[in-house]
Amino acid sequence: MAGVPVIDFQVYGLDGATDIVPTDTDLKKVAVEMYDALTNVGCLYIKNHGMSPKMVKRLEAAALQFFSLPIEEKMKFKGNAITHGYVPMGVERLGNATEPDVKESFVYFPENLAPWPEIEDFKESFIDVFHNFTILLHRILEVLALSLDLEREFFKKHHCTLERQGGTVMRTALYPKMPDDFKKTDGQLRCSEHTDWGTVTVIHQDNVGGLQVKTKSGEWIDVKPKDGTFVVQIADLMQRWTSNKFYAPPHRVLKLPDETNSFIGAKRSRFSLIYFGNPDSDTVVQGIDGSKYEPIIASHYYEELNEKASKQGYEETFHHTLDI
Ligand SMILES: O=C(O)CCC(=O)C(=O)O
Ligand SMILES: [Fe+2]
Repeated sequence: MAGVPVIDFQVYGLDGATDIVPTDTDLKKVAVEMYDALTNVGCLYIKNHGMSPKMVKRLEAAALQFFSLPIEEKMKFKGNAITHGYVPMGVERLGNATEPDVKESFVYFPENLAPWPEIEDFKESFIDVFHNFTILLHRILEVLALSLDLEREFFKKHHCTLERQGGTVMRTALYPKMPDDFKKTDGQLRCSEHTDWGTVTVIHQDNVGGLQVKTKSGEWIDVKPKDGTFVVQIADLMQRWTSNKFYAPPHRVLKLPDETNSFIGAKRSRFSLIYFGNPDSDTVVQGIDGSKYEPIIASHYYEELNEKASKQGYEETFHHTLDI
């Protein structure tokens, strides 16, 4: 059975803010370890990722304070997955799902002009954590390129504008402990099966669990919480860019670990933080082996997907899978 390996990024130093610049030779050792995971499960844990646990905790505390507000308060900040703001429970459907997910989220778009909840540290934490995820994404992209024997900057040089208005977003998600009288509909999941759109997704999950990825052979495996790690997943555009060398795994949260199939009985709510790395909008994504896919400009790719999503109503389902 394929497993999800732990990859150590200590070679960059232990602090996201340090200026350690590892040599290509140092990074190639990490790249070799990563290659197998990226081509087979498309998913790995990363330790010594450089983000301070304190910074993540600060965001988690502020986000949980927001999620615990009355629904009328939260709805004042309503957005959707393609705009900044709050996405209430029972709205978002992903992949081929026919029923909306039992989760709620707050989505952050850099430089957005929407109002922010007046919760201490809320806005500052989103900005800080997003910045540190961006540093980490740049490191991951360097290693990814070297693992394919490409020049180190191959992907990274197309991810320069992430902290300005662009496609890269970050989401805090809450999978709340549901009341005993909650009535789930058939086919409803905590987070429906889907692949992500961008290049690389980085996830912080708390210690509750529930995330699963689907291997190439169609087997669902648990991506259990591991202290001090983030989960890294390949997303659709990176699969396309690497001419299907890297695998963008379908993933989901079927239910929380202690829950019945009706989402009753969870010991705790689950919190996760998801950073969706996307290339700069003018990037021409051309498969590295030159074949298989037509070159596509990143902004067109996102426009197509967003249009599809909004045509069907953001709440509606849409599907996007690559042929592998
Ligand atoms: O909550 C998670 O762990 C993953 C959620 C996810 O896959 C997504 O929001 O795209
Ligand atoms: Fe996802």
